[in-house]
Amino acid sequence: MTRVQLRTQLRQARQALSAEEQKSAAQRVCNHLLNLPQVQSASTLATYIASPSELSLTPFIQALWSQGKRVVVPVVDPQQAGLMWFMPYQPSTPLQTTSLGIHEPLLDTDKAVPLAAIDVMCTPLVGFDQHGQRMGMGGGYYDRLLAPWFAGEHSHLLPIGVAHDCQYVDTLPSEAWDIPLPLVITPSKLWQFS
Ligand SMILES: Nc1nc2c(c(=O)[nH]1)N(C=O)[C@@H](CNc1ccc(C(=O)N[C@@H](CCC(=O)O)C(=O)O)cc1)CN2
Ligand SMILES: Nc1ncnc2c1ncn2[C@@H]1O[C@H](COP(=O)(O)OP(=O)(O)OP(=O)(O)O)[C@@H](O)[C@H]1O
Repeated sequence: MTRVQLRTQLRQARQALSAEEQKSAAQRVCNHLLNLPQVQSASTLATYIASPSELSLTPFIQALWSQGKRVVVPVVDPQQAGLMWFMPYQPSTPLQTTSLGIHEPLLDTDKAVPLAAIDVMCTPLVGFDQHGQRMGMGGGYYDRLLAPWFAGEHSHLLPIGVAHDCQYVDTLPSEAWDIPLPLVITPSKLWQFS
């Protein structure tokens, strides 16, 4: 199966989940995340605003807000292809909807939060495998962003893949630029990769 076919198949598996399954998955992943020592000690956490079939981080984000932590979410740069920023996200933050149906805050690069200030980064994904390799929506945004981290910079940063159980496959076709994740959390399991 090609990368494109696999992406389509995994997205369909995710779309087949019922609203109830989505809700319980979001709650279980939220509980796993809140129990992680690295999350408990984090001050700034990058999350994402889920599209309808993605695993929702809403319960997690609300818990972080109530704990007074700083939450930031990705905003794609409309001018520079492949570049993504992280903007502060609060209950009052106005959102816009991109052409792909993703909700994001307005981009204001002066107020963007640098990678160096982010302690935990929850990444959306379409698929992940036994080695922690991830497949995203195909933009390469997280691969580009995490390349310096993989090379040893920002070693305080913990990237965490967040997914439904049905997004696991034994082996993903990997490309030279793919950055493997150290940890993936699904409703039923914490997957640790060394
Ligand atoms: N909820 C959520 N927010 C997110 C992501 C995500 O996966 N989920 N992203 C995760 O990265 C970033 C946005 N990802 C994007 C990925 C692809 C394209 C895009 O333009 N895709 C083209 C085709 C690309 C290709 O196939 O080569 C398109 O669909 O027309 C845009 C944004 C940031 N925010
Ligand atoms: N570090 C990088 N530098 C330059 N280009 C990159 C880098 N990483 C990925 N790309 C480009 O991004 C494109 C998409 O990559 P890929 O299909 O692996 O994205 P993805 O992991 O599914 O998406 P995302 O990371 O946004 O969730 C590829 O065509 C690749 O050339």
